[in-house]
Amino acid sequence: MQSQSFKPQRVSLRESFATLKFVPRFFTEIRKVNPFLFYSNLLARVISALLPVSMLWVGKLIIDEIVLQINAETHDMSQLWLFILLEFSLAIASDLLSRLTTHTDALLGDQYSIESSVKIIKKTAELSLSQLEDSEFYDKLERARQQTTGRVGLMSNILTQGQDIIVIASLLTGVVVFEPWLIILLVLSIVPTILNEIKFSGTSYSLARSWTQERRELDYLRYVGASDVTAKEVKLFGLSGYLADRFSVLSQKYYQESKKLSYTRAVWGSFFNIISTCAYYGAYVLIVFRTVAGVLTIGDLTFLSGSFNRLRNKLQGLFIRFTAITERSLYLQDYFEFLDLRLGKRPNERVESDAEEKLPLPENIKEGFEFRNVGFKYPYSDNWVIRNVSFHLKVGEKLALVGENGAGKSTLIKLLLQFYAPTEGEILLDGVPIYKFDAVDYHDRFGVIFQDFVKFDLSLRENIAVGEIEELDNQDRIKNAAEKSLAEEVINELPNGYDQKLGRRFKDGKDLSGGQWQKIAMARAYMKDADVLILDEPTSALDARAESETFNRFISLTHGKTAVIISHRFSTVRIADRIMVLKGGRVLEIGTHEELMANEQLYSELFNLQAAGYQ
Ligand SMILES: Nc1ncnc2c1ncn2[C@@H]1O[C@H](COP(=O)(O)OP(=O)(O)OP(=O)(O)O)[C@@H](O)[C@H]1O
Repeated sequence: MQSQSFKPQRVSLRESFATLKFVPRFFTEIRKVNPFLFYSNLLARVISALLPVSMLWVGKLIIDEIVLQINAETHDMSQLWLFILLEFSLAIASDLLSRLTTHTDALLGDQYSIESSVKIIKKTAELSLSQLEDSEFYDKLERARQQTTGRVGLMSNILTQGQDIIVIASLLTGVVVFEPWLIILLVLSIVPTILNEIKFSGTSYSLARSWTQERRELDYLRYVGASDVTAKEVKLFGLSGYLADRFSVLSQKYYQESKKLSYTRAVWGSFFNIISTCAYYGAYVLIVFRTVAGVLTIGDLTFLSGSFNRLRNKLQGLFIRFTAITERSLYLQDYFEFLDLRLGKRPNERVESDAEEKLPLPENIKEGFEFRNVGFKYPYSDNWVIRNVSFHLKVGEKLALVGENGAGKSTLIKLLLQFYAPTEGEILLDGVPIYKFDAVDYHDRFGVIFQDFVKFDLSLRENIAVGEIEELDNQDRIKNAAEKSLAEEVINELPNGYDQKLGRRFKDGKDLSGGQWQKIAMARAYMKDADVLILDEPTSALDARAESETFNRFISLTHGKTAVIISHRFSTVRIADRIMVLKGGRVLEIGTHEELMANEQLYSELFNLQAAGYQ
């Protein structure tokens, strides 16, 4: 379990300011989302900002007028009614504007979260597999993804900050006109808040940030401990106690850190607030004395004490919000840094220049693929998973890959698909290194079924159409693919046919057996008119008869197409044109079934072993 200390590191004030550098870009994005809403929001806020001082001023006029009327011999109420009507109108305007701001904030926030979530999904697709497998990158993605609400909050925080600065400027003007010395007390009353904020600025964010790894583990434990996918094994192995303990030990550590921080913050906060309140009442007493002495009117007294109180609150709010803004801007930094990630070079990874001009793919592949002395180490690993691999995959050839678990078969496929670049050697397509082709165009030529293909909790139709999603509405094509892969049999048994929701995540979803899922996955390969088909153990869950039927069909239906098939079943493998046997990442043998049998090495040994098992 975790042994490191979880002490948060402090984020300095300079660092806090530095995070604000992303704010202009943030607002440019928000404005672009909906310029009309954005400018309406700004206008509403500017007008709202001028209302507090106006209302206090009209309040002062009302009181002075009342005092005047009390002392007058004949009462003329017309002026008073006018002031009251004005105050009433200002109050209504203030309410309407504040509702308009909240409303436009919410709309802008929603639109912006949609936009930023879409950006994150698109960006994730652009990144290399090695980046996604790297925990540091993954954390960035996690933070960028999780903080959508934080970014929306940040938007209103910054806008409110701007609004409050206008309110403060207008109130200050009023106070300075009457009693400039009040400013000294005002400063005294807010200094404690500033000190408090400086003391704690950034700490809570850095606690959350330094805990990213642990929070990920907590999320994972919560998922493993309470999910339908894991329920069987958790029950059977009696894991729930272990998982719950592990969860609570880790979360208790976080809770303790957080509690300590929150306690210290509360104690210091109360202390500073007492000082601040003393300064406020000092000012109040002074205003009262000046009024009793006849220097100020009663209206002035209400205006000044009201202004002073608001100023203090607004100024305190300004500093507290500043901390919140800088904290949340750090999240913004995570988001923009994620969006700005480039296809990066990781240790051991030879990333061929992505800036280089890409070549168009040949219309028809002529010679096929060639692995030339290819070697590969996974990023952050010193082990050669593939070494000295050289072979030619000819056009129209069906090549089977055979080898024990961990021999490097799937890795070879990942290299062929440009998911990783070889650490040494090169892979050529018709004599051109494959990295010279644009990855998207290149992938377009492949139809691939991975060993761990995704079982989408979507409709059956979509589950097949993902092989060529542009053809989602092409029922003939989907049906044709399902017939070829024998998935049609599965579909006929489902109550809703092609519209059947699969998986158990959603209402009315139906789960399929492993073999049924594999038939659906195979249909994806038939959806696309790909040049090269790759099947990584696509039939491991099928029964022997279904497997043999699937493969015979595959061979005849894809006549003339290049294919690589990984399988542990030799009855399947022998149908291939050639078989390549991998051992410890190296090519041990390559040839036809007959050649390899005559070779009397690993292939013939394993073949005979399996054949004996079936007897
Ligand atoms: N993403 C990864 N990062 C680091 N090492 C990896 C990664 N994926 C696979 N490996 C390692 O590479 C080696 C080859 O794995 P690979 O998946 O290519 O084997 P395989 O022949 O397809 O095995 P199987 O028959 O079990 O599917 C294994 O030792 C594995 O631990």
